[in-house]
Amino acid sequence: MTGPLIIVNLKAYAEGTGEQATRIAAAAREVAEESGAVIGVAPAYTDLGIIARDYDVPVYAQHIDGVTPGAHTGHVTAEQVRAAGAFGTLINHSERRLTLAEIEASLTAARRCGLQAVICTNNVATTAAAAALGPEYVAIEPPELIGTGVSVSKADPGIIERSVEAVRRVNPAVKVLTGAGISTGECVKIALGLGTDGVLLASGVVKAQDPAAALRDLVSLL
Ligand SMILES: O=C(CO)COP(=O)(O)O
Repeated sequence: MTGPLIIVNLKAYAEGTGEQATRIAAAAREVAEESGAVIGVAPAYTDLGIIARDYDVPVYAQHIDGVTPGAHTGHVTAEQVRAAGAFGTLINHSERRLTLAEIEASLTAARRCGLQAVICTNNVATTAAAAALGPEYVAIEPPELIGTGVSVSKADPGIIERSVEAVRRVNPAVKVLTGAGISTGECVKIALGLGTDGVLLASGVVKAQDPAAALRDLVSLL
């Protein structure tokens, strides 16, 4: 994949299964085709297989456990999401936080299965630690801005700059995403201008009346 990456995290917003995820996946595919942007979706596990099967978009799990297949009730393995068609996985989202040892174990599992790993972080120090582990991406999301509609690009551009700097210092091969409150093309443009490789967002698309229009706005200034 080339160019900036936009990942839409569907979290657990849907009350049921299927409908919302397929609508957003269809919009992601449509806007990606029109614009040439790379737009991935991170659906709930219950929707992952159907999205991967029926929609030509990169699909990310929202989390994987750092275990190998076996007696682990209530866990989800890298092997399972890979087999269901996932392309990658988020690890350590602020709403699904892990210890450093667990992050490393989940990353090892992702690597074992060829899943692209996006380690989410909440500040510059954890961004540097995550970069040291060498995932494909780290995604810095200040937790206090998540879901607020207040964009990290405008409210806290400094954390993006410092995170990009930290990653370049620790492991320049790692790419950087940012997120929290991202909802417009302007937010995306600012984030890219500060040195990131894309954005991770949720409510700006998931809660939009027209997800395709929201996605078109996001890619409008690329
Ligand atoms: O947590 C996020 C994406 O993973 C950001 O959520 P919002 O885009 O709703 O602020």
